[in-house]
Amino acid sequence: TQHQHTFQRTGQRLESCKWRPPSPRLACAIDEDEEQKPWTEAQVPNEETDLEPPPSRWEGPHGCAGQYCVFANKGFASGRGIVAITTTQNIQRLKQIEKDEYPPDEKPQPDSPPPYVVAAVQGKGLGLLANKTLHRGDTIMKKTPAILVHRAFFESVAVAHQPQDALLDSAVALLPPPLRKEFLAQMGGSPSAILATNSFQMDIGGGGGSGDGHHYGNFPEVSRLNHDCRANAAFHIGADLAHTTTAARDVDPGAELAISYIDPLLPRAARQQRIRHAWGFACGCALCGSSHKAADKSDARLREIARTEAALADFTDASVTARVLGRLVQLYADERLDASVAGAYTLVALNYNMLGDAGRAQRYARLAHEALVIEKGAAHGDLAEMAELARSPRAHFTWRARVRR
Ligand SMILES: C[S@@+](CC[C@H](N)C(=O)[O-])C[C@H]1O[C@@H](n2cnc3c(N)ncnc32)[C@H](O)[C@@H]1O
Repeated sequence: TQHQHTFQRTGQRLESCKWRPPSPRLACAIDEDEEQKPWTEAQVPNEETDLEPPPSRWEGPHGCAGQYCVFANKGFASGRGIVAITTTQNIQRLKQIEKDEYPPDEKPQPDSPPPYVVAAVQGKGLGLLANKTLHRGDTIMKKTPAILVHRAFFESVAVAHQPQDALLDSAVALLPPPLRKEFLAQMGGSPSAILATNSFQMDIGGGGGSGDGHHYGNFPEVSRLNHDCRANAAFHIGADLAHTTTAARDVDPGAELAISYIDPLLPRAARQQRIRHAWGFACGCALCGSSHKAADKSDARLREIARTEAALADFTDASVTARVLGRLVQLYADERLDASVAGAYTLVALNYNMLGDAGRAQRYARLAHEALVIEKGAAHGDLAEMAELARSPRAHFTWRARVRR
């Protein structure tokens, strides 16, 4: 892939491998030596045998800190591999997820060429640029995690730094070499800093609401996506652990692809404060860089969105009219919130139905359905409701609910 190039070119190699890890197995120099060797006759890849991935099998524990241990599965996701620092109970959950979500007779889809390239982006380091026209709903990438780290383990790093860092190093060392390189090429430096900058919170296998399923998931390819308060891509993590990024609006070739790291409905000052607090950078997106006047206008729209949505969620609020619903849709369009519109479309669809406008209820139920798939994935619980509303608005429990009052 594109961003392996940071490791493959001699001139760039040292730059991308600033971190000198304590574990000799992880040392950059070892991988670099391996890579510099030209193919000998015996090493020429054999398409027949090299395509066969190792079997998916969890191994470990390879070392523990308290109840959190390192486990590795070199064969996970057709040989991509995965490592986890977690409890044995969560390894059982991961095995169950694999059974439920990865049927052994299902052939993995061959990776299609990515619709992006990795390139330097002014003021943001590297980023992803579309290499072709993308349309709303197009998949940009779908990736399984390289590393899962139990949240309680990671959050206690500050308390006892060294054992945790050593365990993280040993976990990274157990990744298959290609994925390990992808992992170490991420922004950050050490594995713990890489995780802090580039992780997504995810819940594996439910955890019964106890928080025991809470993990940080790291997806090295996804980590190249920069933040934009008006993102053109949305993402979700499915029950199969995979992170999917989808185009939320049409994108021209050469345009940067970006997701929102934070709630884009927050006003500018709060968004910038969150970004600074959690990632330590000053947001350089177009909206944050816009004039005071433009930012004030945007904040006023966001306040109006919040007020309107509160009214729409209150079925006794008499201020809700068709005009108000039309205005809400316009506010989302003006704000370019294409990646965060599913909730609004759902509310608008339900409210048109409550006002007895079956046609518009159906139209927005379909739009809500489409947006839910983009933002939350094809298994989301609200999809059935929106499909039902689109099919037969008059049979839906919301039909004319505001008019009947
Ligand atoms: C998950 S990484 C994104 C990829 C990163 N640019 C790289 O070179 O690998 C997050 C980091 O990218 C940079 N970044 C992302 N979005 C940005 C933005 N809107 N403005 C400025 N810097 C940004 C920040 O340095 C941030 O800590």
